Amino acid sequence: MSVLLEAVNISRSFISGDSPCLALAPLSLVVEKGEFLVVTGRSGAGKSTLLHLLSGLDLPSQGEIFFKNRSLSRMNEMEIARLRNSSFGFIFQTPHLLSDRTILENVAMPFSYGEPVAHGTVDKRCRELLAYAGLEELIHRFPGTLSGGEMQRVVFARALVREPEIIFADEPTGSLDGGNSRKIMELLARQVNKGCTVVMVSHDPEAGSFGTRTLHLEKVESAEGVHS
Ligand SMILES: Nc1ncnc2c1ncn2[C@@H]1O[C@H](COP(=O)(O)OP(=O)(O)OP(=O)(O)O)[C@@H](O)[C@H]1O
Repeated sequence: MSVLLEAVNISRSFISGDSPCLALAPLSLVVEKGEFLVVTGRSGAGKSTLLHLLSGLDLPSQGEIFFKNRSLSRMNEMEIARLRNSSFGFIFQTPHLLSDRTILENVAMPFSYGEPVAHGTVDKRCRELLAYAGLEELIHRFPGTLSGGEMQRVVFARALVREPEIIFADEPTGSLDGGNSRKIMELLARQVNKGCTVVMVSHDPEAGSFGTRTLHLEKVESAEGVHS
């Protein structure tokens, strides 16, 4: 295995009112290629904060994050946007689909940015992924007509459409029932078997059982908060 992502002594503070709030206490972490890392911990422990830092959506107050040995904090905005679009896939608890676009168009959205790709290639890739997610019958429908489980499978397809090296998922099954939750987890696990890396925040022990490693965060009670 090779190191894909490395966080060196990162922490994140926010100013809340007059006082600083430590959302994530200092932490170092290595994610190997092909791992399925599950991040657990109580509400407020800093799980989403960590995911945002690792995926370049936010910058640490201290420390540094490297993706394939390149420091995220030394990249300019354009470089980081390009990296997020080409190498990272995102799945959040709330689907965030465009309501006036069809399912097929939503899945193709990541191709609107970055290097142009031929329309035929985009169309083929999106249809293949939607079929893979069991949604081939729904491609011309609009998001408002789909169930929560179907919408989350559309998000899964959109996250994979540019063949990311790593998928960041924040409570991807949080709003789903047992059956739909299992479908999403099986799709993610299949990607890991194909060599993709996943970092997932989850409260759900069943979802967590799909991981290959767990990182448990402890809620920060003081500036010296501890992670185990
Ligand atoms: N933008 C912000 N400004 C101030 N405080 C913040 C901000 N973002 C997060 N925090 C605080 O940092 C702490 C960690 O938040 P975070 O969302 O990472 O927790 P979490 O473990 O993901 O929680 P949950 O399981 O409830 O989603 C919380 O106390 C939160 O209130």
